[in-house]
Amino acid sequence: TIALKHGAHRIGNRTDADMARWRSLRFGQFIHWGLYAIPAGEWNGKTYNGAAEWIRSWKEMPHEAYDQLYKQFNPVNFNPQQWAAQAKAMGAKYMIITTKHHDGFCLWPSKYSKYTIAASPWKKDLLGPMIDAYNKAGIDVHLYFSIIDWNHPDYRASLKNAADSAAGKRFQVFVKNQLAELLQRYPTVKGFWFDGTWDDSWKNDGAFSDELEQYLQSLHPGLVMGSRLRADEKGARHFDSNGRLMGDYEQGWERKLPATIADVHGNDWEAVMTVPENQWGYHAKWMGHVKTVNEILEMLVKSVSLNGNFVLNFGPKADGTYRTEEQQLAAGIGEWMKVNGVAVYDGAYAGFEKQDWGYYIRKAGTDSVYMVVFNIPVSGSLRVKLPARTALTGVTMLQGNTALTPEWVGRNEYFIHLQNRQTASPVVILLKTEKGENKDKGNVEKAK
Ligand SMILES: COc1ccc([C@H]2[C@H](O)[C@H](O)[C@H](C)N2C)cc1
Repeated sequence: TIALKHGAHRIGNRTDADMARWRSLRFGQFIHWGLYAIPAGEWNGKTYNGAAEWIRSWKEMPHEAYDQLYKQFNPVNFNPQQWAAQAKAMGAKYMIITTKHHDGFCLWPSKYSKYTIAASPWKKDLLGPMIDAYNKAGIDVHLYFSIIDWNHPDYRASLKNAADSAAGKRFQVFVKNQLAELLQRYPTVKGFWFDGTWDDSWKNDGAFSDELEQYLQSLHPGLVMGSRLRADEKGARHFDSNGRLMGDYEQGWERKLPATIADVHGNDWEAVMTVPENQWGYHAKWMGHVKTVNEILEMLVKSVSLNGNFVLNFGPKADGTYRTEEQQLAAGIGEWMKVNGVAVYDGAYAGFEKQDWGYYIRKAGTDSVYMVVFNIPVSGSLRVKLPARTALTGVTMLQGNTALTPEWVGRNEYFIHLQNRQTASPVVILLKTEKGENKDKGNVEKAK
């Protein structure tokens, strides 16, 4: 291995209570809200095909025009209690809010910037009421913070000369001040979700990102921060130059999921997902495929089955309301989570051989394993192959709390025969197992 001063400081996952809590929550809500919701992907009658929150970088959007939008930001229909109620009904256990996206506009009245909500017609802090409402609903809040800041005069993508380096230093002080300010104003937050850390100016100062992470931990012990914050002294990101994960969880799964457990290398990880193909901020015209409830449920269940968290993104409108598609999605997901969320929360990789019908999720630290069935075979028979020396002692269909009698095929293999092959949503079956050889305990029919 290469001697690194600013690489990973820990091998393996964090085992403290704050990280165990983050891991147990499994399902989060991302919220991208800011000035970009005003143009909503359109300008002068033209439609921007990129991600709505990137519209300032669109050639058809004059920077001066975008930079005046804050004078119109007035979310008169903002209702944080309603937002939190919607997230609670959906079954989300944590929420990540954009405090400041790449455009540099702050949703809180930061004393380190003039480009904040205080300068808008709304004037008032948006983060405080949101954090309070979500915490009251029993939902943890994490703060998204973009290092890239298109508005700040001292932001440099790269440091080409002494003047750039001086500006870069001033900018680092600004970042440190804003982050400390956020922790001081909102002491109940559980973590930071950093973004915009790919420019050379950041990548080439691994020492600063390392010191910053340690500084934030010292201000707020237990803070959970993913792998996007840091670079090591050789410019490696997410994984240091020895291939070791930096930060508390792998944060690279953006609009994509690992395929197998091998892809996660034993690390904690989190996937963040958009409802349309690629829109985080509010876009008036969603183009391309819009994911359905069952598609989202499959991504959530697959993530948990591979030891990860899954975060679904919402993009509120400029007035503070949600579009119909997102309201309906939240309600539909919540419908299923009400009955089946027990299979998601505290869920972990089961260690069973993957089958085509869907995913296994182990209730962490127990002998209870849930089957979440998405693909019922035409036979209606679900093959279950247990690990060696694991006996099956009980099978219960969650819906209706119905006991099922599996067919024992011999050794550690069973079939679970479903009577009803028609279902509009994923079917959840609870398997009770115990150590020991499988033998005919009379709880199964003999193979015909
Ligand atoms: C260059 O490709 C990018 C850069 C940044 C992103 C940002 C999105 O604006 C959103 O905030 C997402 C979480 N983040 C990775 C997405 C793709």
